[in-house]
Amino acid sequence: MSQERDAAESPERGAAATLECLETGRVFDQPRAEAAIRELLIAVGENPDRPGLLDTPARVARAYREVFAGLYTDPDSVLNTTFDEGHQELVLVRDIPLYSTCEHHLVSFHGVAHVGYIPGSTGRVTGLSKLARLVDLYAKRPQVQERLTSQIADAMVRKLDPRGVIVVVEAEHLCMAMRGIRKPGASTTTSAVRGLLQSSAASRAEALDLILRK
Ligand SMILES: Nc1nc2c(ncn2[C@@H]2O[C@H](COP(=O)(O)OP(=O)(O)OP(=O)(O)O)[C@@H](O)[C@H]2O)c(=O)[nH]1
Ligand SMILES: [Zn+2]
Repeated sequence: MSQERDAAESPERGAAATLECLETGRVFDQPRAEAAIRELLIAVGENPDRPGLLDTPARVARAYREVFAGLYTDPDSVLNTTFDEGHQELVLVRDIPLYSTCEHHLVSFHGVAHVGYIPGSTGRVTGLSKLARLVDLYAKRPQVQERLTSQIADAMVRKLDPRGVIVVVEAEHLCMAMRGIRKPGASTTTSAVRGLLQSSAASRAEALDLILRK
């Protein structure tokens, strides 16, 4: 396990490590995050010095470090375990649980991802857990569902050189449920298809049939 992934998944050990955002080069700053949460509590009219809230800034900062752990890990390091299986048909992992954070409101959207690919001509496949790790990594960033979906698909294209990729994400956005338009239960489906699964209607229909079969 790489040090950066180790740190992101384990808040205790992460305290000693430097977590650097791959996009901005900025490091996770626990004191700054704590100060911001304390300031937010004051801004909403709360008293951050009352006993129930005393530990909240540090706790929330640690929680954000965990929720945004995907900012600090290179997605291309995830799909590095591959096997020569000579498998040339669809590989599909369905119903991968997903918790992400809407970048507009910083509240959760959650649901499932279905991730499938047709291996390249060598039939080289990746470990199944690595597909779930890839979903997790991109989910643990400030996101919009469309970008999350296509980022997963594009990382698979980059690393696996597959003949086709399909990613479908089904999620409920709490920003549409607990506030605003208040439509709990409304579900958003996004898809990203690449290669043969885009160009061949028959291949895509077969994959979608397997994905949507309950
Ligand atoms: N396309 C897309 N929109 C999203 C996603 N997550 C949240 N949104 C939307 O982002 C939009 C932000 O709209 P704004 O008008 O700037 O924000 P707002 O005033 O809080 O909007 P309401 O949620 O309608 O109250 C809202 O329509 C959200 O539903 C996402 O993953 N994809
Ligand atoms: Zn939102």
